[in-house]
Amino acid sequence: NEKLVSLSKSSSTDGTQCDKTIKNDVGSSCPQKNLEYHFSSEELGLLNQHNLVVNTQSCPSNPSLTCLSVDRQSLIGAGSFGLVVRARSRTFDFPIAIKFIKLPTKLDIVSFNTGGRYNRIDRTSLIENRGDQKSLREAVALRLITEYEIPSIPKYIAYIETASYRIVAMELLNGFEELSKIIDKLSPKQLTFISCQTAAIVCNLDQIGVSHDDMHERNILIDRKNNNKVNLIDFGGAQFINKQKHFTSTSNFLKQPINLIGHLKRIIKADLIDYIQSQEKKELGYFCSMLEKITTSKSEKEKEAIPYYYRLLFEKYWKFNQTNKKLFKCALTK
Ligand SMILES: Nc1ncnc2c1ncn2[C@@H]1O[C@H](COP(=O)(O)OP(=O)(O)OP(=O)(O)O)[C@@H](O)[C@H]1O
Repeated sequence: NEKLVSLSKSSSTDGTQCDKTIKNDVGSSCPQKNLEYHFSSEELGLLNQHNLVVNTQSCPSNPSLTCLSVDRQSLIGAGSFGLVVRARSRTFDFPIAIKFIKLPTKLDIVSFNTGGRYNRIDRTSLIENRGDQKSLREAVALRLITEYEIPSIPKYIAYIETASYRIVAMELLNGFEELSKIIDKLSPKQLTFISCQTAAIVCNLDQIGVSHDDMHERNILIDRKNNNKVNLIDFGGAQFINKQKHFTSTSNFLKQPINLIGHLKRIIKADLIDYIQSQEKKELGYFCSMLEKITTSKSEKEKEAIPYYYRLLFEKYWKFNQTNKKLFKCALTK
């Protein structure tokens, strides 16, 4: 059911683009065609070389060709840039998710006037080109995160470029639900724990200079059967921070997951979250540095150097500790 919702959501976006396409366009942006992910023998060979196995079927528009299966079993989600399907690996013993991003067809997109200038640029192709950058960004971020063994993010498996696709293979998060779909069913205590875990992941990423930059409830996945464990997905907008340089991004996570923060403001009394948000606006990364300070403080005296609101947050609501690998972790309070 969930899958169908995602699917219809993506088709409706595509439908809008389809209506807007101009006559000469090959029609690659129409819904049915867009859901058809055809594989050449070269592409099948590349997947095979990476020991990746996906379900295939004959293409609806031409049964002699091989297409990606997008049936209920295979399809996990459809984002604005492509499809995410279930897969398996012959080298990893855990299930795999593969994100396929379709590239624009090179010809028939841009036409020229007599002066040789661009006369018309297809809007869809521009959108899809951004998808191209997104997948490389995601692959780089996931690979870095996996190498540094940062938990609660899908493990990187492979990145493949073909003539028609950008393909990112990663660990499949089985049994997780998007926070956006369950947020209204959660108790204040559960929401506090979920936001605490989200903060820990953000600060773990901060330590290796990665900023997610697109944090919203659809990218925060929750395992309800496993103590509401949080995982973060979709690193297509990731930024790589050079801490020496002035960094002007919207990475302030306290600003980003709007609903989650909104809920938190109702749970956590007074203007605590407002204060922390305004501090973060003045000095990006201040929250994570205070988190570092509280978890490494050895004495009461050291803790006194931490501003009152942060101490209150860390002592009353978000209780952190550090693992032996110096990663932040939320304590599950009774
Ligand atoms: N590793 C994963 N394990 C399980 N489900 C996943 C995984 N990656 C993505 N998904 C599912 O697929 C959906 C689309 O993935 P994602 O958000 O990464 O794609 P996108 O094309 O970048 O989407 P967006 O429109 O949000 O930019 C997600 O909402 C999620 O439900």
